[in-house]
Amino acid sequence: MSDGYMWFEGVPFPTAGFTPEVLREARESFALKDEDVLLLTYPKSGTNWLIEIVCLIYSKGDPKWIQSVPIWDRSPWVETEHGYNLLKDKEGPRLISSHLPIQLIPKSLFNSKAKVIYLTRNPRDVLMSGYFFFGASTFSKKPQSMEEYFGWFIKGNVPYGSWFDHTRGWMSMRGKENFLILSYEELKRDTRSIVEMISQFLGKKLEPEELNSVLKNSSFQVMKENNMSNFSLLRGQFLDEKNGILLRKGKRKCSDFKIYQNMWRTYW
Ligand SMILES: Nc1ncnc2c1ncn2[C@@H]1O[C@H](COP(=O)(O)O)[C@@H](OP(=O)(O)O)[C@H]1O
Ligand SMILES: CCc1ccc(OS(=O)(=O)O)cc1
Repeated sequence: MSDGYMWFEGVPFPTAGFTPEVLREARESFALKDEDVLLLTYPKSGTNWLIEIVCLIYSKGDPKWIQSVPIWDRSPWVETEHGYNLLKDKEGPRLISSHLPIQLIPKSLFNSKAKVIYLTRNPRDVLMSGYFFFGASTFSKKPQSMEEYFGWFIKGNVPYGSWFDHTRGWMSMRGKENFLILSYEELKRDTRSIVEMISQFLGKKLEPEELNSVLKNSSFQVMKENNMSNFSLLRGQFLDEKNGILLRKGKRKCSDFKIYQNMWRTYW
């Protein structure tokens, strides 16, 4: 009997939008080019913030692109049916997103000079963000409570598997010339410096006014209002009309601490 996931090589994926055939073909046959940029994260680590920043760096701060094309088409997901089909015939340098753990990523990555940014986030906030997001989605298993979701998270029975394995796997690439490893927390603390670091890593020098525009247009408030980036286009079909929110709050809420307290009480 199905447990609400499509399992591929020991990793759980949602049952819609993912197939073993695409996952296998992506790993075995997808050819990364040296000029591609790969944005890697475990789900709920600030993926879409990073994508927005990189898109704005590529457009030199001009918001036209981010205001007119859905975020999943600007930097498609190599592991989804939709993303894979968009990417495989695309010419020129590509922005590519992925939540895949290292063992499932296209093998061609390891022989290419494609630039890779891996964004990490502390597991406590990833857990909380995932609890609300997947709880409001139609494509993933819905937890009945935070305690239940915590149990799944610790075992890796959540979309894309274990945070611990994912992070350990990708952190092993630390120090490679074409890898930039960042955290959500440092991006939040010193956004300007980290955005400058990203643009330097990508070889895209920004003039001061261009940098200001990247910062403004990727800010929490502006992204929250951008229908091409805030997942409002997914409401109804993939996300709850009311609770299906990508940009939940951008900082911890007092009520989150209550949930943590109850969770710790249950487990310890
Ligand atoms: N521009 C931005 N600035 C700060 N945080 C952002 C952001 N855009 C998205 N986020 C946060 O990134 C998390 C979603 O990550 P992902 O894109 O990987 O799904 C959400 O965290 P919270 O749920 O803790 O609010 C969301 O609020
Ligand atoms: C399970 C598939 C899926 C879909 C959307 C997600 O959100 S995000 O990319 O992390 O913002 C995560 C996983």
